[in-house]
Amino acid sequence: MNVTIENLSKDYKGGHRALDGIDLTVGTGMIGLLGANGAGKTTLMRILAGVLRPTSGRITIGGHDLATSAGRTAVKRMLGYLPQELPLYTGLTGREFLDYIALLKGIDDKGARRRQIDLLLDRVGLSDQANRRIGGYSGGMKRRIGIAQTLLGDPRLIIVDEPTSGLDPEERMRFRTLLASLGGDRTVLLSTHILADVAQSCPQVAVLNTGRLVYFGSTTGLTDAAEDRTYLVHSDGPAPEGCTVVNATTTATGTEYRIVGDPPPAGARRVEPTLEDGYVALLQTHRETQETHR
Ligand SMILES: Nc1ncnc2c1ncn2[C@@H]1O[C@H](COP(=O)(O)OP(=O)(O)OP(=O)(O)O)[C@@H](O)[C@H]1O
Repeated sequence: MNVTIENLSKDYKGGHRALDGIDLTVGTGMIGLLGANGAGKTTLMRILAGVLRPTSGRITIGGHDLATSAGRTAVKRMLGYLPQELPLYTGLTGREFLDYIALLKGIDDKGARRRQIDLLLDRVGLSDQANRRIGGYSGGMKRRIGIAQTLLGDPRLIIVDEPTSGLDPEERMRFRTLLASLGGDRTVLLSTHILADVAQSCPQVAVLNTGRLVYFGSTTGLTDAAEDRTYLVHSDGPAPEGCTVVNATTTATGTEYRIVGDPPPAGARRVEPTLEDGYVALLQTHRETQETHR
């Protein structure tokens, strides 16, 4: 499923520009969407899901133009969207909730609904909880029933907005594995702040910075942006100047800083970069470029 975005911009009321001239084409597979708070990820996802209109630009999904009502209807049929805050009917059981959403999605045949719901409950590991009210589910179970409703109707394009925030590590891993198993011939767009989720399940990644697309390509390519620029340095005082601190660990004799920068400070030891290092290095470069253009 090809998603093509051309020169897309979004201005909210009051004139705030949340997206600024995005050009992006993605194909099948899992694509991570990264960016700081307020970078425009949710805005982009809501526009792709058809719940928000862009100010300008053109989007086609599987050849259907989102600017036309026929295009929006066609896209709705092939789309599964899990927003950041999915309204759940806590008084319904998991099964009743899925049945209700399946009806809304136009799956009219009762037997077909039941078969799909059984399969999905099994896939998200909630078969034995299906007849419990959602109000009694844990946070992780609520996310899983959320992804199950997203998958009703076997969508070709799946958009999930920060699905793992607030989940414990085991539940996060389970959710990530579930999402990764959806890839294949579908397009899965995953917005998250958790870089490890992207590193482990998304071969491609897009990065937004203040409404602009600053990277789209392989996830390993973004990691490599910090190659030969990532160091560990020990100090009993503040971090060395002129570099970006990715994290700091307290030791018995001071602090060990993980830094990205050039040239390395005295005594620094070069290490292999992670996606987090590449991401930090990329944003640092863009912020510096923005500063010099001010
Ligand atoms: N309804 C709105 N009205 C006005 N401004 C908005 C609205 N929704 C979002 N914005 C602004 O648009 C920008 C992009 O917001 P958006 O929620 O898309 O970012 P995000 O990358 O998803 O952030 P986060 O990671 O915090 O969820 C922000 O500056 C935000 O304050």
